Amino acid sequence: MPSWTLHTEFKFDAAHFLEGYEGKCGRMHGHSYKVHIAATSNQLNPSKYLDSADMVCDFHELKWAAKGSEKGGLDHSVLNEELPVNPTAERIAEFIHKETLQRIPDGIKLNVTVWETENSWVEYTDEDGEN
Ligand SMILES: Nc1nc2c(c(=O)[nH]1)N=C([C@H](O)[C@H](O)COP(=O)(O)OP(=O)(O)OP(=O)(O)O)CN2
Ligand SMILES: [Zn+2]
Repeated sequence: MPSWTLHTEFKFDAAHFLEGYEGKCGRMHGHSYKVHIAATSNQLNPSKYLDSADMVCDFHELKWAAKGSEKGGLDHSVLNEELPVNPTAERIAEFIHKETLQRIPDGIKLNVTVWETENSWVEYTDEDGEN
């Protein structure tokens, strides 16, 4: 069976604090987050701007979180106000995964990596998470 995997990276700047964290991360502070998304599919699809079935999905659909919060993204947001859970890197990756699945065609498997700092990152996937 054929398989295509798209890879894209983007950044966004955001503030957060970890609710209940007994240490400096419990205070409001900011990060320049880097995100890598891998999107794998066994078929190609049309998209908003391309009628023919020649893309896994549009790269732009994977990069929604890089937009400002006024446009539905996470850039220059306070993550505690955007996520329904404590905004750890783990939860941010899970949130981006879930939100991205809602923006792309069915049958695409996502792997989301979020760097909170240059040296600390998390990878998230969900075996049952294809839409
Ligand atoms: N598993 C997790 N651990 C921590 C998270 C997290 O999301 N998941 N988050 C934090 C804080 O948000 C903190 O800002 C992370 O920064 P840190 O790795 O401490 O980076 P620093 O640059 O501040 O590193 P120092 O070594 O402290 O200088 C904490 N843990
Ligand atoms: Zn932090």
